Amino acid sequence: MSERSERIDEHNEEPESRAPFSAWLRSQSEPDWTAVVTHPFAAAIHSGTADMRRYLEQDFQFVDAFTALLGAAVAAADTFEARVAVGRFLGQTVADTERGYFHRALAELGGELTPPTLEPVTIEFRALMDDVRRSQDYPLILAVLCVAEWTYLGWASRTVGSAEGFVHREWIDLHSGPEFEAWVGFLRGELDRLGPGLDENGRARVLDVFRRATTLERRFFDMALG
Ligand SMILES: Cc1ncc(CN)c(N)n1
Repeated sequence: MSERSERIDEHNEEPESRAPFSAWLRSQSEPDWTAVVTHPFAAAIHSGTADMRRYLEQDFQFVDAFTALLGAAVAAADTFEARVAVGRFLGQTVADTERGYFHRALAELGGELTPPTLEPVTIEFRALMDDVRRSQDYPLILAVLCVAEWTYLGWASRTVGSAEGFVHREWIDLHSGPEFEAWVGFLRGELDRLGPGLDENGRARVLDVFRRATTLERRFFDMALG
């Protein structure tokens, strides 16, 4: 082992040879990752006590940019099967089940589909997604998609609480269960497939986006907590 690679390993700055790329990205995004998955706002969703109105109003604006990013993934993916997987999730889940949920939940809560003001974290998250979308760089697009979905699988799969009202319950159900697990598995698998082929600069760029998205997820829940 060269002096340089020893130094990198010691500081854990480069993917360990056997760790899947996605696992390495997540480990390098601590402590924010764990802060998202164990966030008090997520716990409040589980217990059915979270005030969902402002959160969902802002999140609907997040989902708008996220949907555009899914479209970019369809365009930028390097295989037909990947385009199909992303396109299916976009059409069947986001454009159908999730859209319906937002309309029903915001009507129930007296919220707006188009809120008059966007919170700073919503603006920053949309800007990151728009930048990555315009890059048309598939690994960077995957980094944001993977953070958004994997962190949500993380908190939603925790068995804490027993929310009953549909606004809380369906939001948890949308982000847990076998289908959502398979979707997150696909996103992780794509990063794991492509990571080893990236050079050092390419991996650093993916890690930078992955970390920024994780920090924004944490701040988004902070915002929701008020
Ligand atoms: C902020 C945020 N991050 C992730 C998700 C899950 N798609 C979401 N709805 N909102």
